[in-house]
Amino acid sequence: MSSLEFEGVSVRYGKLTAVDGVNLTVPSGQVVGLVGESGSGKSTLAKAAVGLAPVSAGRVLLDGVDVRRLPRRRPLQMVFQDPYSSLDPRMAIGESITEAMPRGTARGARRAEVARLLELVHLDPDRAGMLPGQLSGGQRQRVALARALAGQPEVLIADEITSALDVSVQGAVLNLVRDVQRRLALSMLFISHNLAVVRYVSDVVAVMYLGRIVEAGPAEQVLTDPRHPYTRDLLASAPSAHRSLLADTDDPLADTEPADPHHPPAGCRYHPRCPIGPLVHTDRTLCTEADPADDAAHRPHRAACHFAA
Ligand SMILES: Nc1ncnc2c1ncn2[C@@H]1O[C@H](COP(=O)(O)OP(=O)(O)OP(=O)(O)O)[C@@H](O)[C@H]1O
Repeated sequence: MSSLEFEGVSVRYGKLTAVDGVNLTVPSGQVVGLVGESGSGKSTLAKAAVGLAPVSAGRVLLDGVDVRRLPRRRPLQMVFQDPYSSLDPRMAIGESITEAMPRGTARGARRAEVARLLELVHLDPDRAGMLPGQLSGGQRQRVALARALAGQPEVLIADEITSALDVSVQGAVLNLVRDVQRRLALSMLFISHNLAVVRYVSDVVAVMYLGRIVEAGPAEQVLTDPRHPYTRDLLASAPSAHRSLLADTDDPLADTEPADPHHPPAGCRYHPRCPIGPLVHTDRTLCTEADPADDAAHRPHRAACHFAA
């Protein structure tokens, strides 16, 4: 078991700051769910951990060790939305899994290890010779998970792993990932825009907006008693059985201009869309001019808002 820590991590793509000074810890053996609208920087933060996005400031630490010092970053494994991004379509799935095993895995042990991993993700080991294209989407995602597990990870990063799948198999893949995480006591960063899915798997929930973590804390607290107005709007915008499909005026995020990451507003980044500033004080200069810091005193449930509930 290992903890993963983002310490003031920023990622810049030219003039765009996709991730801006993020502090976030994935405690050992726990699941941290990362939510936020499209473009908020969730995938980029995850990629920064595995070396697929350039870290321009800060550090990512695995048990206190800078991940840049780890050979191949094997203890950190990522599963993506589209399994094809980690599976070579021309390579038998057994070979793909073998390729991800730590160097030095004895030749004779590899076949048995492939069978063990396929069984772990509930696939018949007899399928090891098949190509990804011969499998269903859900089965391919299981293979991608087996390949990630072949690296014997301590931390698993799951980026929208069920969103491209048929609704009928999403639940099974989700249950499998949760089961494997518990059984192997993995630490997991779980990214999803689906709040119901995040609630189901997470111990901790972190909310991202325009490259920043605006709120983080124990999952139940964040999802039932949010402190940041953005989290409240995100929860109110989530599809729910209670909201009529016709009453889309109840969706606070749909009624405001989406944020433009190329031109983040001054002060609090959420102020142009925020409903609470005008309510709690007539003079909004605090929100329009001052960038709110995390209220560290409120840990473990922190929020970056001048008027956090
Ligand atoms: N390789 C890249 N080069 C340039 N800009 C990028 C790159 N990757 C991401 N971005 C930009 O960084 C910002 C954050 O993107 P990111 O994919 O991390 O967001 P996200 O929250 O994961 O959204 P989604 O759910 O849509 O994937 C976006 O404005 C995106 O256009």
